Amino acid sequence: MDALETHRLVIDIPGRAAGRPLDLRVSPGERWGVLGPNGAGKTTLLHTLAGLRAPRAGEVRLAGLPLARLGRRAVARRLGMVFQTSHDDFPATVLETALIGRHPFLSPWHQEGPEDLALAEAALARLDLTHLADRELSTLSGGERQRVSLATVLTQSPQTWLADEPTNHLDLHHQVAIMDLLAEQAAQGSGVMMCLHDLNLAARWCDHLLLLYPDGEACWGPAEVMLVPTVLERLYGQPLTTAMVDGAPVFVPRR
Ligand SMILES: Nc1ncnc2c1ncn2[C@@H]1O[C@H](COP(=O)(O)OP(=O)(O)OP(=O)(O)O)[C@@H](O)[C@H]1O
Repeated sequence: MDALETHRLVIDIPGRAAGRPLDLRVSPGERWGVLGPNGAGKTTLLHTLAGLRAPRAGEVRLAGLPLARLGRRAVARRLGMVFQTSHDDFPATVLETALIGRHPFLSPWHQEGPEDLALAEAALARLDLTHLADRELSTLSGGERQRVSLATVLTQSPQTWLADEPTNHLDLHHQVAIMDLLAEQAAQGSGVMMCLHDLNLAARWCDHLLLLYPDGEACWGPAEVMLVPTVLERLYGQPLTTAMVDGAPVFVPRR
């Protein structure tokens, strides 16, 4: 099983001090939440972890090897990324888009086969998208597009999931369904790291948290240690009221 590790990693945000280098290990089965205010560097971190952006310092390792040593194709077979904004400028249907998740596993010039199709169809069913399989992406609502992005990574079925605000655009029912899906992937042995703006989703579904501050400072650890109201208030510069509901803390912004 793959672990995603960073060694003295500094993400490259122009004009920002290095802050605290990140020494993280996202192990199989773990659900990490990345929290921080707008501009703190959450997306930059995820792109750096996926090898899409060079770090300023340090290194990212997957299954014990630096990303550069593994190569793009091997990384794509092991690591899936749910982007914050969908990159769907070319015309494609929902099913065709989900099938992109199989591309890292196909040899050059080979088309998808029945097994690939079955995986994509199962992912669409899991994301409540079967009825939209033949629809053009450009005709979908924001929440439907978000679910297509998740279905594409589910079709890819990576051992490491990076998800940038996976509940963006989703109604309450689908927010819970997506968090359950990510928890299920973790239970099956994937390592999951997701950026979230909703503290309450993080408190309920994440077992580890990384808090990123706009000056590059960071702290991380088990969720129960990190979910301290005064720490979260400092992170967001926002007073909070805290209550316990069903055994998990609930944070409400105070006016
Ligand atoms: N290519 C770039 N050149 C200059 N600044 C950049 C570049 N890319 C990102 N930044 C800046 O880096 C900072 C971190 O951006 P990032 O998107 O990682 O933040 P975030 O924590 O994901 O924010 P949000 O919660 O708003 O999605 C921002 O201030 C952003 O403007």
